[in-house]
Amino acid sequence: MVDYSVDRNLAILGINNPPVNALSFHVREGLFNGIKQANADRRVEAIVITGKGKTYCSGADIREFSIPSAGKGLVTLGHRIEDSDKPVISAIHGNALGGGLEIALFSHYRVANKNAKIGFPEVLIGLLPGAEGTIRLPRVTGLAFAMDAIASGRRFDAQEAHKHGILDTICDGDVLQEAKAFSKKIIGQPLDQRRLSKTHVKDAADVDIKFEEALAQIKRKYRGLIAPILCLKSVRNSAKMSFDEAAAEEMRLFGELLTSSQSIGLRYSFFAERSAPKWKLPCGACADNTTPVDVKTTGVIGAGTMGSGIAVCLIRAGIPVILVEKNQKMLDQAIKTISRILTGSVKLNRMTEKQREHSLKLLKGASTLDELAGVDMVIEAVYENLELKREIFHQLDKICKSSTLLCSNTSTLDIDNIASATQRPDKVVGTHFFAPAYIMRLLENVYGTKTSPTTVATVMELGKRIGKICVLVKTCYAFVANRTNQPFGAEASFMVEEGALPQDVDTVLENFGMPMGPFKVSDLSGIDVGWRIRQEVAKALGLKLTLETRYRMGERITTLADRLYEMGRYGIKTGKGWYRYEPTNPRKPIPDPDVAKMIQKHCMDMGIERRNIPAQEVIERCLFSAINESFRVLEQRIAEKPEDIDVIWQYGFSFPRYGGGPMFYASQVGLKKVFEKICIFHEQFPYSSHWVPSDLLRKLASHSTEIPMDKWTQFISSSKL
Ligand SMILES: CC(C)(COP(=O)(O)OP(=O)(O)OC[C@H]1O[C@@H](n2cnc3c(N)ncnc32)[C@H](O)[C@@H]1OP(=O)(O)O)[C@@H](O)C(=O)NCCC(=O)NCCSC(=O)C[C@@H](O)CCCCCCCCCCCCC(=O)O
Ligand SMILES: NC(=O)c1ccc[n+]([C@@H]2O[C@H](COP(=O)([O-])OP(=O)(O)OC[C@H]3O[C@@H](n4cnc5c(N)ncnc54)[C@H](O)[C@@H]3O)[C@@H](O)[C@H]2O)c1
Repeated sequence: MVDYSVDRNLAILGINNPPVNALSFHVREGLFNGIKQANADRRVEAIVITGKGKTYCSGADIREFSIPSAGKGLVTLGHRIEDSDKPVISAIHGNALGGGLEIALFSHYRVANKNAKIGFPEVLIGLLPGAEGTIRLPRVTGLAFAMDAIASGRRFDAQEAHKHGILDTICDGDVLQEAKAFSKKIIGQPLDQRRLSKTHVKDAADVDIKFEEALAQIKRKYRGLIAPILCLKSVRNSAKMSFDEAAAEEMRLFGELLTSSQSIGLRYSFFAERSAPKWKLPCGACADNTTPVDVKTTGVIGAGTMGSGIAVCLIRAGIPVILVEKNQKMLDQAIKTISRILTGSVKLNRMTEKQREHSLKLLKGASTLDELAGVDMVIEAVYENLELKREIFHQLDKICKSSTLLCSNTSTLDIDNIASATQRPDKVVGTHFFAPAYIMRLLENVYGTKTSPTTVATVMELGKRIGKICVLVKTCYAFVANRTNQPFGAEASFMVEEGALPQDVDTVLENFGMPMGPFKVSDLSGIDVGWRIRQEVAKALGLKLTLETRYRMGERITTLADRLYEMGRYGIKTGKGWYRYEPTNPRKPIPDPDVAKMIQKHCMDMGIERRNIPAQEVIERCLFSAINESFRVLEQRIAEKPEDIDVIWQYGFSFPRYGGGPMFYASQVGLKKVFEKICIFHEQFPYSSHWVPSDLLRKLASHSTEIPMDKWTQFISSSKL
């Protein structure tokens, strides 16, 4: 875990704990013993701590945080480093993050390669740098930088670290050689001023002003999060208390955060996000044993909302796109839109003007599918119409070279059905982007019965290349995202019918942590869009739609949204929807008494008695209905693991990261309680099939002890449902 070697007068302690040199128990032990050994070794005049592999050290081992007080040894190790009689130099060539940066700050000197990345990302997992990071950094950089760096968790480069005094020197080449050269200058120098615990915060006098400024900013930026606030408080302590008092208080705050539900949720999310790309198919093929094919050129069909957004994602990543659109006006419009989006990226410093120009050169408009003969992958994004998509896939199968992968951006339709229109069902797959595709990070890849592992590997790899978080799911109506979200939205609307107002439901869910309630989302995406989908479904089923009904095919429905449509209230685009919008501030939703009147009249006409709906009921009905559907998705193996569903909710619907996602939320509430409540709602609302309790949930809840989340999937395979 730590390689000890001596090179002339230097002891080299090389942290060797792949993949990221986390400070697990044996690393801490190795460093502690290494410092001791080097101090006892008469040949050694200075000690260099370095990292093997790509990383210097990525910080504490996050998995160890579930072991009580496991991190404590890091502070003891740090003190051993600082107290060393021989100078300790941290030689940083890659990431020095969290506890890794703390090790560097316990060291007397720090040298780095110019490509090193440095930071305190603890706040991103709901913690603070608890091994004296909040007390030491301000002593080096001053308060303003320390407050910003620690409370934001941002990574910064070696140049910035050098500018703020964190690094003593930076180099172009081999950092170990630099450390060796550097050691010659400092061997024999007194160490006391290099021990940060013996120094002071230089701008301590300004602490209250800086704290208040930073706090106001943090509260605006990270609404509802505790860790950024405690990070700031701990940095403030560094200037107001003695070193030892501030360090003791830091440890107390760290302990408070460690057991907070926010940190537990954020740590879960950290690993869930990393588990999502590790896909597996029922045949045994998986990410580790399948090689993707190289995608050099692509085609996108349909230059509407989604097609243009997908094209942006591809060209921005340097992948050429032929954008096929049957309507020349739409195509011209799309090319203008794409250019405008890229200009926006330049303004936000996300790309340079040169990169924008290069990206635009990769885009070519076309009007016929014939142009796609030679591309490696096609992503179809035409209207959500099965017959149209089947026809397009049938034609593509004839036009494209035999190796071309054919992908559909359908949000609901069966991939097997689309694939059956071709002679290459193994190369047909769903690539479900979310709107706006150039912003939303989720890519829900959907495999059909005949989709080959290579095809899956290729779309997962492409997603990663274009910066998406990819989750693989099996085909079914609406897949995982829209299928599990549907009951959430339906319950929100039912509660408005039963007594709440749209703004009441939105406020409760926003207080829960959703950035926007479902009615604001609906106004944003367009009430006409949902209306059109309902019309399509009705047409396909041969149904005649009416506003004066509460049931359709034995299912409870509400026609409130259709009434808004009839009133010409399509949402933000018409200045009126569930809310109203002033021309002076066209994106700010204002509750509208006209909507309240419409709802009341609707209820009167339909004989619905309105009542007060408590906040707890709003949360339970929206979330538990989504959770029940999620368990069904899991038991049908549509999703491979609960983490996949949670990642979908985080990146597709902005579920608060600290809340984990619906599955994690269920695990925290307790499956027994969730199941019991679902049974009660099922009795109360017998005409909503989303309340029929999932068999998997029933089984898990019937166990005398709570089954941990990582065992749920084992339970499915070992049980006969
Ligand atoms: C490092 C990265 C930037 C690398 O990114 P990359 O994309 O290359 O790779 P991946 O992200 O895919 O990661 C690869 C692999 O590694 C796993 N992993 C990464 N980092 C860690 C980690 N820190 N620990 C464990 N595992 C890690 C990752 O999960 C992948 O594996 P998998 O199997 O899932 O595929 C990037 O990974 C990254 O950003 N990592 C996180 C870096 C980070 O957050 N660092 C900070 C960690 S927290 C910390 O350091 C805390 C310290 O400040 C202080 C701790 C001690 C405090 C002591 C206080 C006393 C205790 C008081 C208790 C009081 C209560 C009481 O009284 O008892
Ligand atoms: N809009 C969303 O929020 C969203 C989100 C995820 C997925 N989707 C899915 O993406 C697909 C596209 O949705 P959209 O919102 O971008 O639709 P859209 O109406 O904005 O665009 C569809 C485009 O396809 C073009 N088109 C139709 N037939 C064509 C053909 N034969 N050849 C070439 N072009 C043709 C149309 O002219 C139109 O420009 C749908 O399957 C939809 O379900 C939409």
